[in-house]
Amino acid sequence: MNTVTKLSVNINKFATLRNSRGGNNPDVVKAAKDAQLFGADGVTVHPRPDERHIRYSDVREIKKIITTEFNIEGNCTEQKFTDLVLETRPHQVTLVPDALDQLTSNHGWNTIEHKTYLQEMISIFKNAGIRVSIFVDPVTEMVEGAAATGTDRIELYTEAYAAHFATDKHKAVAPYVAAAEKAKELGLGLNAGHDLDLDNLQFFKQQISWLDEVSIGHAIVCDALYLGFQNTIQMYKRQLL
Ligand SMILES: CC(=O)[C@@H](O)[C@H](O)COP(=O)(O)O
Ligand SMILES: NCC(=O)COP(=O)(O)O
Repeated sequence: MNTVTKLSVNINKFATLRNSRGGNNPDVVKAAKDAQLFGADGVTVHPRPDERHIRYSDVREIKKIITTEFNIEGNCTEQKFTDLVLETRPHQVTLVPDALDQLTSNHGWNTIEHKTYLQEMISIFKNAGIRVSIFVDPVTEMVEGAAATGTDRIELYTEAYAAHFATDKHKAVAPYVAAAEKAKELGLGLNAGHDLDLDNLQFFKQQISWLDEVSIGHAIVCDALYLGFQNTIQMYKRQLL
């Protein structure tokens, strides 16, 4: 089975650059429009409570121009985040267990310990017609735990894969293949993200052909500085064929 894997472009880094100077350059709404125009299958944002990247007001503006798939990531333990998601009703919410002041996401949910909490939150979003994905490490017990929460999908946290890719890509991907097989067996949809790039993306997709979606931000924005945003998006899309 070779699933068409969607590329959702995370535009948080556009906001980080904008926020470094005040003003509205680069314009994150334009970035979302252009990402779609240039071939992205979706747009991802990850508002954090301190709004140091994407702001809550950005999310409301971006929602208005979405023509593809809108994915909002964040921690639902923050009431402000849950309210924003229920107000803006994206196609997908990805629940990520980030601490308040975390530099970037660095772990998935303990789906066994937080099963009851996740069940409650997931049903709130699903009742509002929003698909739910939860961020998990590539550990089969955590995938089994995820299935018990009622989530539609999981997003595999790919930092460890990316970090070890250059040393031994087969060893690096092995736990992800096992986790992805477990997800497939349990009927869960499958997303992946964090530190995926032009070096490591194609191999990941080749090993896990049934991947539904990847969300990529940091590397796309870095590559776009040299290659241009349109060209970069097309290059990433080709890795997923
Ligand atoms: C869940 C995940 O891995 C990404 O959303 C990551 O947190 C990127 O967000 P930043 O670019 O704001 O670090
Ligand atoms: N969910 C992962 C994401 O949105 C982007 O992560 P990164 O490519 O910025 O590391």
